[in-house]
Amino acid sequence: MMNRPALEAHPQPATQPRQPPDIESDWALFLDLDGTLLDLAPTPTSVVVPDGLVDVLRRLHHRLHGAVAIVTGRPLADIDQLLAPLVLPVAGNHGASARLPDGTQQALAPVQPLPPGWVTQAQAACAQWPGTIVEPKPYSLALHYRLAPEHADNVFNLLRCFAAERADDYEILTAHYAYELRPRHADKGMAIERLMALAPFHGRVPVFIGDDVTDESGRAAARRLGGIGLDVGESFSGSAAHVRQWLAKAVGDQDT
Ligand SMILES: O=P(O)(O)OC[C@H]1O[C@H](O[C@H]2O[C@H](CO)[C@@H](O)[C@H](O)[C@H]2O)[C@H](O)[C@@H](O)[C@@H]1O
Repeated sequence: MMNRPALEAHPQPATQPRQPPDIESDWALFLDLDGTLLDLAPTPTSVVVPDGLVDVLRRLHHRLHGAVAIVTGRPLADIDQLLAPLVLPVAGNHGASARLPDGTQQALAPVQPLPPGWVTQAQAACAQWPGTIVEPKPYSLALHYRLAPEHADNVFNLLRCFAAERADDYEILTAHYAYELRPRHADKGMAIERLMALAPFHGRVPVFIGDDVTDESGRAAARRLGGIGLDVGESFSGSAAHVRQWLAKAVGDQDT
């Protein structure tokens, strides 16, 4: 049996404010989705967007003169579907691709379609491991075991086999009850740096909020650029509802 990383591993954040400061009008706000804006759900497709969240994000986007972006492991299409009718700048696929503030889409890292056969092989394997879920994405492949923790080693070892075939192109990411093959050289920190070079983000104070080990590069980039990297566990008691309340307060809506 190959070794896999510990479940639900969390890094220890570097020194930063532990209590979330009030949102300032000169901030550029970068928001993770799952576990930060949305409560974690049993499956990727069963997440619920709470009433009022889209309107709060729309008002924040207006208040910060457009400097609000979603920075997520999900594809751009998921974000547009979940936040419709709002269309925000997005860095998706763990920073591999983005929709920029002017609406254009571009790759931020070298990306290519998944190698033929990986998805069907994963589906065939996961069919033998009840409760596991295959989530194919444009440039990456996530295998979820939240409903079947006993199969964590199985899904990890399958991805290890795929990664070994293309070690120069893919790496394994540990997420919440999931492992994911992600294109190398893509991460949220790099995506935030790219967005911060563009209006309306440029010249603002970058603030990133995320809940997961996959968000550490985003927190580090925000700090490196003179801003703030907040961890949901540290600063919001691990509660996406608290993040939503904090955002709502900034636009004068206490009911979200
Ligand atoms: O970067 P994020 O916006 O936080 O996205 C990270 C991954 O989120 C999703 O998976 C996670 O959330 C699911 C729904 O709550 C949950 O069922 C699963 O266990 C979590 O791992 C999404 O499915 C992935 O594609 C994202 O990479």
